[in-house]
Amino acid sequence: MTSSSEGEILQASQIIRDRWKIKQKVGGGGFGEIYEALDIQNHNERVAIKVESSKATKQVLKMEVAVLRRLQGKVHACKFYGCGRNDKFNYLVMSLQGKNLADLRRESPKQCFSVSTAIRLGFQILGAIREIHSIGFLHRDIKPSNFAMGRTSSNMRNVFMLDFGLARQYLNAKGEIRSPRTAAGFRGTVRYASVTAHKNKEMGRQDDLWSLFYMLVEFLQGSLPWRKIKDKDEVGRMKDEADIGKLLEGCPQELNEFAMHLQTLGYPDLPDYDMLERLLATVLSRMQIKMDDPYDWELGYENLTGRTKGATANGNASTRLRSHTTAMKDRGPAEEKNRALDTQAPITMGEDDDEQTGNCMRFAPVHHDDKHEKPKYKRQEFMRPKYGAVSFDVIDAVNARINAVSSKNELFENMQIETSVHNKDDRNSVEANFEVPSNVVKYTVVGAKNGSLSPQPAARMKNLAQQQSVEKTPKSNRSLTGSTKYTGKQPKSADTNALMDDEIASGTAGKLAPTIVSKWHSSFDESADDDGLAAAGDLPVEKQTVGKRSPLANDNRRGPLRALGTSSSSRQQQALAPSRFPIDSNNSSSPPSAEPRRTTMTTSRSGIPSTTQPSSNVASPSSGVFGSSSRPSATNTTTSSSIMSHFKNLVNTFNNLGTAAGNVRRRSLSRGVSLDDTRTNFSARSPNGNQLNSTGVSTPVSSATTPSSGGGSLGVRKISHPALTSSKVVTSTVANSPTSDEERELRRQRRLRRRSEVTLPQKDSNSTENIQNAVHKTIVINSPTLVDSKVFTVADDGKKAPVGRRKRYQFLNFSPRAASKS
Ligand SMILES: Nc1ncnc2c1ncn2[C@@H]1O[C@H](COP(=O)(O)OP(=O)(O)OP(=O)(O)O)[C@@H](O)[C@H]1O
Repeated sequence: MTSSSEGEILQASQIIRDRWKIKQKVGGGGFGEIYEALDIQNHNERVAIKVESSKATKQVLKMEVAVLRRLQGKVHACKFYGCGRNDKFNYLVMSLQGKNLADLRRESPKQCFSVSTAIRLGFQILGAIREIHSIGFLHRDIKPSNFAMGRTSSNMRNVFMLDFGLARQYLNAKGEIRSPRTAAGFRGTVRYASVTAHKNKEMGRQDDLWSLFYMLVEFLQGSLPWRKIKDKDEVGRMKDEADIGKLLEGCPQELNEFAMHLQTLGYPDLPDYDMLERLLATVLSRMQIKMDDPYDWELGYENLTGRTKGATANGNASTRLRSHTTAMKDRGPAEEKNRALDTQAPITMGEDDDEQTGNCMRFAPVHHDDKHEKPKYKRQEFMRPKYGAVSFDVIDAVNARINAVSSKNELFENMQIETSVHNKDDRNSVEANFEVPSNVVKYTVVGAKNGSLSPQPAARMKNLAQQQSVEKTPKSNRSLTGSTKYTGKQPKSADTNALMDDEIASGTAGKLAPTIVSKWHSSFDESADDDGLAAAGDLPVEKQTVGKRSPLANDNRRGPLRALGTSSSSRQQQALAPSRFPIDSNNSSSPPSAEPRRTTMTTSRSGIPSTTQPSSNVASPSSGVFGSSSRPSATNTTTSSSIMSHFKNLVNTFNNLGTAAGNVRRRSLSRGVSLDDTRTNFSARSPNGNQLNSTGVSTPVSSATTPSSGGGSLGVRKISHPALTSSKVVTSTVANSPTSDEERELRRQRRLRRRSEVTLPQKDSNSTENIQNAVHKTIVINSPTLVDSKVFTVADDGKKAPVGRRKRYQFLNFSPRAASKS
């Protein structure tokens, strides 16, 4: 254990998100630092916090979050408590475990475990590997220091798998094995990496098991023959040419079969986990080892000090001793000498991974002097997190959901959403308009340069906030990332981090997009599904059970509106703010020549009844905009965030409602929602309220028709009852609480100035004749280089014409390749 010191990301006593108080550093690897902390909101429960600097060019904690969340409920997974990020670091909070197996082995007088301990550990590790494989991921860095024993009396004999930074999905969204790449680059830790990894080939499930095999040999023998070899290729050669029989001298013979089975497996092959388990179980039964026998460390390793007297793996002490000699002929006397190599960081070479999953580059020290020094880790160009692609078809998906649900559910009987997407004549903008008829309250938010705000909206929002009922909902994993931008001049240089982020995220670095007003990422912890892991979200994985303190169920959840800073303490909002708007706090300049942007926001007086609320991501009045914010302030409105959260909320709502109705299949946002959705009935409608046919000819709006898949962009469903009895899908206006933290407040203000101006809420005067109190939402997204298809072009004379085919608007779709090019 090391204590915090300068240069470390966190310091003792530091409190994260008003909740986790740092105690001390307990680990650090190639990527992050691991701290023990106290959950001061939960009886000072001890937790582990893994942090990674936000300055790391490749950030992999997001992958860890994604995998850990999917592993929730599994026997060998830490509990996930939360995560987030700010301008300094990303963090993952999980249950605190005990010592890792590398440390436990080194504490052993002979740096090895008894057969009893080694095989039982192997049994558990095999189970852990099986678990991660079952959710469609490979670990790719199986090694002793990535497994820890539990810490509490109830789990101290359980092995926990750690560190998913190098994980990779091996299944696609259909649950099929992904095609192997011809060259994959090295992943893992040299000592335990499989020969496949050494050969830079695509790793499969068997490769994790090979690493387990090497671990077992090390556990039993005390070391591996290549433990001192620095050269990765040399180690690979040694492994390739290793005589397994010789390697396993003195070890249980069943391990030969274990290796033989692995040798039969190729990339796509399913390992016979049962058989491997049986082999290990056979060792235990043959040696009359019980699962609840004490582990070596529980005996103070006393069983090992006199191990020559005891039974050996195959019942022959002399063989056992010989095997040590054979396998460890270059083993030095000082056990600590192994330390550095044992925990060496995973390395990678020939990095060309274009996948988002765990393509971290970790470099092992090249020059070890085999002393006690810690390995030096060289951080390379770590990949930035991949933001999910956002489809503009989401807009239509919302309508689809409404239609689908409304046919089954009276809740939406009276609701209408009107959608339009078109490019402005400058082709720099895309507008999305929503109209929601109801008794909802409409807000009009108009972006402006100066960011001045009328006090009226704030007051109005406050009133509304007081009207909202408090509702708690389970959280959805869905997330949507989006950005809105000012039209106008392009920013110069690295004007803001936000800009940089968006450029990278959208894979358009080098081709400067218009100034970005803001970028909102739904939240670090919520975005796993969008983190290039969309396929995983649809994997036929085992049902995941989330612990009682899962963010799905507790206050840690970060729905978009929370991310907008409205649902919890202002501190929490602050912690998130830099994440959502990763703009250098020193940079307060507004985007140059930013032109006004119009956004009409909406909110609702009434919330969807709690029984029908599927997601905390839904913009509920309580958890959302007005909920806990006792002093909502329009000055804190982050328009673009609201817009995007609105999208997300809409879709989440309908996804979930649809699911609840047993009628609507959930679909991944990140994959976009197709206009082909047969559940959807759309009518195309011109801005004047007339319906558009497929050729764009305007006719009076009448009833639902088929969706427009080409240039059409207006979706209107005729409603019979204008009054919307319940709607929370339109509550996405943001009202952050003022905070006592002046600096953060100032930062927010600066951000705000760069974004939008909120004008006073006003009644919608543009309601259609069928719709009273309709709410008109307009979203302007400038993305000429990002939007590769247009729904409408608008000619100089103002006439709109449908053009092209509708495609995904990947305005935040991150391409690692593009990023690396950048
Ligand atoms: N939840 C936890 N509870 C207790 N200790 C932990 C926890 N997570 C990690 N650690 C400790 O921190 C060490 C490093 O953790 P981890 O492997 O996740 O970091 P890393 O930066 O990825 O390291 P490496 O690059 O060496 O794999 C672990 O070996 C373990 O000792």
